[in-house]
Amino acid sequence: MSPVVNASNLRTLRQTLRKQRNMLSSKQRLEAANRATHHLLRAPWLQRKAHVGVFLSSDGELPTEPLIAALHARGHQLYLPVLAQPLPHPMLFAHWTPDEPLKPNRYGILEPINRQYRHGCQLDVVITPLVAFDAQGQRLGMGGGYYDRTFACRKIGTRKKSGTPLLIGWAYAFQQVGALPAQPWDVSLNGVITENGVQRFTHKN
Ligand SMILES: Nc1nc2c(c(=O)[nH]1)N(C=O)[C@@H](CNc1ccc(C(=O)N[C@@H](CCC(=O)O)C(=O)O)cc1)CN2
Ligand SMILES: Nc1ncnc2c1ncn2[C@@H]1O[C@H](COP(=O)(O)OP(=O)(O)OP(=O)(O)O)[C@@H](O)[C@H]1O
Repeated sequence: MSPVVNASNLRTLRQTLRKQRNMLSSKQRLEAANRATHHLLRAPWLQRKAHVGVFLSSDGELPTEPLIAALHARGHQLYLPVLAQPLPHPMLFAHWTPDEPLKPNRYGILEPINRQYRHGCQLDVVITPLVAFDAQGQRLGMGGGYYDRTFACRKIGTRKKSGTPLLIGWAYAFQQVGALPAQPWDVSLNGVITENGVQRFTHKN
């Protein structure tokens, strides 16, 4: 874990961590993802009826397949991020079940064809991709600002109900770094799940 990360190092940090997670073997990935899934399923805040935003892992991200299979088996309604244009927002979430068709978006990440969209702020829990996180729940993503712009609602209070959606990062433990610089638009995570367990953070938004 590096102690200090300044803004000019963010680019390098993104590159290093992306490279590092791409170097893991399939066995290491699957083991970590199974362990992380096990931790999530035991979390008391994942209520039975929760509508859950998930994502399809790419670029060496901690795999979400076991997580998606387990949430589907427990009967959760699942949603995937959609960037397809024209949309009135940079990113929406489309309802999806694992048997429904997908097509690649501009980054080659698969997204549902179905157009039953919800705004991210109308979900209960959102499992969030990330490149790095810190002990305060600060998140560094791929740099598109999609999650920050979508979940700005948590700062201005237009959410479904108080305290939602819970934003929960999904990552390898090695993606934790020293304090990340906070940009005014950054939306913090409520928790992170790694192969080592669940970490919760307490902050205002
Ligand atoms: N699996 C997954 N899905 C996700 C995200 C994510 O981080 N992971 N996103 C989280 O926001 C959104 C997509 N955001 C992304 C932003 C940049 C790149 C990316 O590969 N950028 C390239 C340059 C791309 C280009 O402009 O050609 C790069 O940085 O190498 C990918 C996804 C929605 N879906
Ligand atoms: N709420 C917002 N309103 C307007 N622009 C925003 C907002 N949030 C982020 N941005 C823009 O998006 C750009 C990328 O933000 P940032 O580097 O924090 O993305 P990220 O969190 O790493 O990416 P992602 O959320 O896609 O994984 C910023 O430079 C900023 O200009």
